[in-house]
Amino acid sequence: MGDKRGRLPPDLTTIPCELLTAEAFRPYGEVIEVGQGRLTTANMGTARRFNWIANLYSTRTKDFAPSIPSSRTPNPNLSAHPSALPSELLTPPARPNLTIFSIAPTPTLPFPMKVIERHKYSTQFFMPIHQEEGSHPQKGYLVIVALNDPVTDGPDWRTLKAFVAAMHQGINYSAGCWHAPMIALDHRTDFLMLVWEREGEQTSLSEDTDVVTMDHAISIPVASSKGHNFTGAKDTSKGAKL
Ligand SMILES: NC(=O)N[C@@H](O)C(=O)O
Repeated sequence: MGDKRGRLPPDLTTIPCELLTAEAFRPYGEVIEVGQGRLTTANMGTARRFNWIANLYSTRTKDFAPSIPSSRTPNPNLSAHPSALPSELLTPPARPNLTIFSIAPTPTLPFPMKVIERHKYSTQFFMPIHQEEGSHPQKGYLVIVALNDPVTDGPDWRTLKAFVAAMHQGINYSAGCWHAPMIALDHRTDFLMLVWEREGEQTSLSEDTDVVTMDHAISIPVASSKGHNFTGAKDTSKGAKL
């Protein structure tokens, strides 16, 4: 689809922002944090191991299979099965690209959201690994997501949601889930990022990125980090105890 303009409902000028929880994020993907997945022990009993937390997959691979066995298959609206893809998308197949994103803090709060993107054929995983000194650990980055509207094959603006993620939380966008480009809050923040991409003569890293530029900005109200709850939303998260 490439780049296109997104016509928003005229009255959609702001949305509430809430603290990220796995439950609230589930329609869009997974939250990676202690307490998610299936608990086992490891390291001779010295470690608690949380398994199968994120469904990692690309439909541009010959041996496509979601990483979480049986428990969750990708939403058919969000990712076409390889058998439905033109062969040129599978030759060469995409491969896992593990990268580091070092993101400068957004200069503007409330955040003026103007762009939303998706990776139709691959999940995209982000995990914060470092933030400059003095940051509030509960205020790491801003996550803004929307489901795909199968009728328009564009963002379903009725499902647009914004979250503040803490530094102990990672996220995994389902394939095709619309999301704002990653937004660091207050301080430069480094992330691990994993996505399936191709690199070569006939391909490019950004070939599986569709971008929608909105016809007006949506204001995302993230307050300063003076207090614990920066969003004015009730903190309903029951973070797992370490
Ligand atoms: N998701 C995000 O923040 N950006 C990436 O998709 C990218 O490669 O730009």
